[in-house]
Amino acid sequence: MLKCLSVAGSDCSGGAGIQADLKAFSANETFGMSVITSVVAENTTRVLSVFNVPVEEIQKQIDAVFEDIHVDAVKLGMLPTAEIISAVADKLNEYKPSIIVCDPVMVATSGDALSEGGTVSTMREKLFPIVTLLTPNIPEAEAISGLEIKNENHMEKAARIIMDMGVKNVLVKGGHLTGDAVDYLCTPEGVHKLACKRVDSPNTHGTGCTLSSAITANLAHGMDMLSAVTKAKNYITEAIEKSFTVGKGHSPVNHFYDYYDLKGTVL
Ligand SMILES: Nc1ncnc2c1ncn2[C@@H]1O[C@H](COP(=O)(O)OP(=O)(O)O)[C@@H](O)[C@H]1O
Ligand SMILES: Cc1ncc(COP(=O)(O)O)c(N)n1
Repeated sequence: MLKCLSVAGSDCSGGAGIQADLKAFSANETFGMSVITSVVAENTTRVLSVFNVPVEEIQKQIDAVFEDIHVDAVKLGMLPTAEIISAVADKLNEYKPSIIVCDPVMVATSGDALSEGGTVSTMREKLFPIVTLLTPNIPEAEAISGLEIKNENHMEKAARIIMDMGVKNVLVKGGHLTGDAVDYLCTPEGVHKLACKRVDSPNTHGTGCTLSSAITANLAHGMDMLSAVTKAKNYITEAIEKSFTVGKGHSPVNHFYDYYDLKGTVL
């Protein structure tokens, strides 16, 4: 069994963060493990509070996993402060996992901040040189590239700017635009446009977490970058399409759509 580790925040309502990552790892046939960076009191409508785990406890969780278990791939989610980003990067440099997918989480679907301001420069300095793939959404790609993104041309341009910052592969996700759900993948081989139909649904809580974890699992399985992202994009589209209502706001996606129908009933 391939093993994937998520280093991310906890979403008590189960739709995003560590909880989404573990479900996506399982659904994509890998064994999931978690290092919790922050305990977020959140639900489908809002973030009530953010309680960051002390850096030493994050470091100890990473040590606990790596000293005992071979990790095939790592996914990075919410790294809320420059200090946490730096500490996690140092540990990754120590243990050198061969695959690192980084979702540079800044804001929740509800619009609430999940990261202190001013973390982009630390991310750029410490994480960009070591990550295999960076998966910013539109506001994150704007913050990183400094470019305002209003359309697909801007997405592609932002992806190229971020590649020039030394990231090996970049996926700029277009969930926040209108029209088809279009993402741009930039690899050393070139730029790939990945388009799926936009599902008319409010149930998008945890889409970014789920997509990046599915990609991580696919890369752990040995897929090349384009195949791993394409398969994960199809997975997230179907998981949104087959989502069921969990709360009063943006419900989560259906990670296990082979097992639960649109009402959440076991098939
Ligand atoms: N309504 C939707 N229908 C289909 N795909 C979507 C929809 N909303 C987002 N996506 C896709 O979900 C993935 C996550 O994107 P996005 O929502 O932009 O990330 P984040 O959750 O980090 O804000 C992307 O592949 C995006 O194209
Ligand atoms: C703990 C935590 N991490 C990340 C997200 C972002 O979720 P999304 O995938 O919807 O951008 C979240 N809402 N909570």
